[in-house]
Amino acid sequence: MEGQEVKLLGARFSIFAHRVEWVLKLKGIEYEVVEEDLTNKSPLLLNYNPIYKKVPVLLHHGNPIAESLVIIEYIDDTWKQNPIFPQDPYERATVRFWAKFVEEKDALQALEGELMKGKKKFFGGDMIGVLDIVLGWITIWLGAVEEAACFKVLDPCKYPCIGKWVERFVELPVIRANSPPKDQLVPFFQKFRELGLASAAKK
Ligand SMILES: N[C@@H](CCC(=O)N[C@@H](CS)C(=O)NCC(=O)O)C(=O)O
Repeated sequence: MEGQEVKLLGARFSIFAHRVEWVLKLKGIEYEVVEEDLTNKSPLLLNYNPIYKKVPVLLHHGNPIAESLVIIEYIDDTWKQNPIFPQDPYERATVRFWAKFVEEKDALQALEGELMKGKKKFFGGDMIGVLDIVLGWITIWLGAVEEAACFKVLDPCKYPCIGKWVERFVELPVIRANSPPKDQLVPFFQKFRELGLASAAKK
């Protein structure tokens, strides 16, 4: 591993790893992905993320950084091109607040209000920012989960601004080129669901 500048321990369908990849791509940083089998975690992952034992982990000159939001902020601080955090400290704090909020809560209603209030194209303004990246999972992953589980959460009639945001987000070349196809995600989540149902039936 030594000597390689940027490596990403990731997993094919991990939204958290994809967030990091989107930011690396947006900034034009060269990197190598090391694919993890999460059913049989490698000594490398256990060694570099001994606390959570999860992907993603970014290795920069061999130094490990874990947790997608921490990694994204590190990347933004280290490579200044195409910033995804605002420069102003107050705006940075506000964006961090929202990023934490959407990580922890079902935030669709509040986010709809934010988009409507600012009449913004993206949460970051004309270009995507960290909040767009954090929310990116609802564009493809949520749709796949909805299809696999036969339910609907993101109703574009109820959340029209978010609906438009999703359309714009998935059209961005960097997102389109670096996201798993939905037709691969749906069977993945279907299998996940079947395993969950089977283990619940045994209890
Ligand atoms: N809070 C973490 C979440 C990372 C996470 O949940 N990663 C999943 C893959 S999507 C994982 O590695 N799961 C393995 C496990 O839970 O053992 C982040 O933002 O990076």
